[in-house]
Amino acid sequence: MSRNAKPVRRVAVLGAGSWGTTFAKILADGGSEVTLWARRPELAREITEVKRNSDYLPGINLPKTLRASSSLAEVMDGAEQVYLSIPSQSLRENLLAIEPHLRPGAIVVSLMKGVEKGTGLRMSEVLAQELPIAPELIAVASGPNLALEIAKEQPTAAVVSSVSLETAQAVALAATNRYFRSFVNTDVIGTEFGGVLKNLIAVAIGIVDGVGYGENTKASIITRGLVEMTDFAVAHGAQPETLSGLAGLGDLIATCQSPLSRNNTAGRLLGQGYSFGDVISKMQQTAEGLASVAPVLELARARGVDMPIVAQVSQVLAGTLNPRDIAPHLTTDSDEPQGERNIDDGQAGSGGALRRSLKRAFDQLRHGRRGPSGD
Ligand SMILES: NC(=O)C1=CN([C@@H]2O[C@H](COP(=O)(O)OP(=O)(O)OC[C@H]3O[C@@H](n4cnc5c(N)ncnc54)[C@H](O)[C@@H]3O)[C@@H](O)[C@H]2O)C=CC1
Ligand SMILES: O=C(CO)COP(=O)(O)O
Repeated sequence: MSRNAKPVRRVAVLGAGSWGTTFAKILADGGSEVTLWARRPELAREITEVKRNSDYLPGINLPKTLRASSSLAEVMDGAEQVYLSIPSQSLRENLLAIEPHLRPGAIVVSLMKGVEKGTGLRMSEVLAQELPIAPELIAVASGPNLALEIAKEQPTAAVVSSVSLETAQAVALAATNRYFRSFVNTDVIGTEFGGVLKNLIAVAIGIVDGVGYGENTKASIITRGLVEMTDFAVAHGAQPETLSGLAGLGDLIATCQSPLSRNNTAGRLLGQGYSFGDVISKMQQTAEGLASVAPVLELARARGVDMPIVAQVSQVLAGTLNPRDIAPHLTTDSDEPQGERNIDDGQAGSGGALRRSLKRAFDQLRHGRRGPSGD
């Protein structure tokens, strides 16, 4: 379908923080009729009447067509697509209130980048458990998507994933406009875990920034971090190429580089010597990585995946590792030289998976086999 032929959809976005509000703008600027759910009536009024969300997106003018309400019933009335952008740890309790208002056949899209503490479930898995809908109606969106940059309409891409390609395409069509392009894939596991795991590496990068280390240390951690991300995700059933796409490497670069990242900011405070408790009280927005460290390490242990950088982040959070000691060379008890695994050798394991995936990506680029709609 051509972009000019886009049907106007009625969509709901739940969560009027920085990402929910920005995604509501993306959808409204893409031609959808959007209503945003804000918990606080005064924020809903500000968005509807003044077209501003001064707490989360200062200085940004929101689309004239965007409306907000603190009533879930009002926001979800007739919504064909429902986007969720609240802290991951609060999803399950919120779904109880959301479910009665869900229109039959509606697509539900997670914009969140966390795993649930206690269960280790991805957000799409929590949706599948709590909502009476088919897996084909669940999608996730992820990518290098720092909210404030997108709210300023800086050109950006993301990937929408669903086990149903048709669902992913319907969401990607709605979530594409002149400054935002959504690609599609069907690797929900890889797309979701990419977003979760890059947060943990961004905390590590923040820590070394806070300590005062430079670019070599950060590049080493980013590169080894991508190996850990790929190892973990592939062990859980992801396609390795997803981790070298927008939802993996793309988001890793954006989040590790930017002071706008809350995960990066939380790490920097830890590196400067603040305790975990101090960091929590200083953070005014959601830093998902802090809550995801423990469940990710539990999942890694269960699958026998080695995640030395994430383990070091966990130790810094617990106060048992001096931030100055976080480094890729501490990832082994032995001084014996090891194979880098990801590019240089052919050892088994998902380091090999990353190597194969990069080779495949290069081959595809060389032979021009990448279509415009695949990530
Ligand atoms: N901000 C960003 O650049 C991006 C954020 N994300 C993801 O989007 C999700 C939401 O993050 P942000 O909007 O950035 O967070 P935020 O901290 O800016 O906003 C969170 C929103 O959730 C609401 N909220 C807080 N506790 C709640 C609860 N118990 N029940 C219902 N609502 C609650 C808050 O009132 C606020 O509206 C996270 O999973 C994050 O990883 C994904 C891509 C980009
Ligand atoms: O997910 C994000 C960018 O893609 C936002 O990162 P932070 O949650 O660290 O701000």
